[in-house]
Amino acid sequence: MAQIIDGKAISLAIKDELKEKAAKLKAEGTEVTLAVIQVGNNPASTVYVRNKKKGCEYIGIGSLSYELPEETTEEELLSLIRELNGRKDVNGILVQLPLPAHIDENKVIRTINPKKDVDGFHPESVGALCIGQPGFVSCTPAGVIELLKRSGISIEGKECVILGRSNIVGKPMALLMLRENATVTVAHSRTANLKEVAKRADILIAAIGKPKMITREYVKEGAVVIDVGINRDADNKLCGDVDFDDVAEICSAITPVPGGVGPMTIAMLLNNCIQSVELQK
Ligand SMILES: Nc1nc(=O)c2c([nH]1)NC[C@@H]1CN(c3ccc(C(=O)N[C@@H](CCC(=O)O)C(=O)O)cc3)C=[N+]21
Repeated sequence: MAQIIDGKAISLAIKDELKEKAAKLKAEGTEVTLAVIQVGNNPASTVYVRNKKKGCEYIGIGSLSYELPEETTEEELLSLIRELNGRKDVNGILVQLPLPAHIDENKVIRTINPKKDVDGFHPESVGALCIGQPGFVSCTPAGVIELLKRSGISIEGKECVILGRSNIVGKPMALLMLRENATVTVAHSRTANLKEVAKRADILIAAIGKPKMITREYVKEGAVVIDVGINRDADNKLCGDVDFDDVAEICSAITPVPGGVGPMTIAMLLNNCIQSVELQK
């Protein structure tokens, strides 16, 4: 049976470390504050935003929340971001995605001051990651790296296959794996012979958004399988992109959903908030 990587426990250990860092900063007179903006009331977003605020409370940093109505105009949102960009008492700005269709996400992301871009979504943050310069790293891929390291799984020299090429997971995941000296393949919906490509992986990372699509036919025996998916199955239960029960029988280590990558995303967001103090000096 595979090792089950406990993202919940690992994220808790990280949050406890961050709690100490936050206390140290406070003792030096530095208060850290995250501003979270939600537009509309997508129920999933409401749950995530609540978890982010709870995380802030847990580690002892401040959070400001802005719950804007669905009809908020793009210009109203941009002007709130500009105001927060200029506030000395706000260190991080997070605009919960997805946004309503009448608002241009790219424009919103570009408006956030890169020094406050704790999501790591700004083109300047992504560019910095690409060329190895300091900046915020997208929380979910950063969480995957931290999960592997803290589970004693080495990355250097390994064949890593990433399934999915989104701007917030697949692409930054590839850059981070490269930074850790893995050999990286990014596969996607148009990849020919997807199963064969996936089977090359020592470390397989699924970020495709298709519930339980990854069965053992995609997995080499003994591989490490990281499931970034968050989907609902036919019974409306939370599930990943990986068919956990099927794959767990042949892989060496696997992350569950829930309790795997999800909690790490929040831990890395909080880490970015603490790191923002350094970047803003
Ligand atoms: N600007 C922005 N930044 C984000 O980081 C962002 C976003 N928008 N939009 C939505 C996605 C999704 N996301 C998750 C965070 C935590 C869990 C998480 O904690 N999941 C728990 C369970 C949560 C549950 O029960 O629903 C787990 O997997 O164990 C999941 C998903 C952040 N996102």
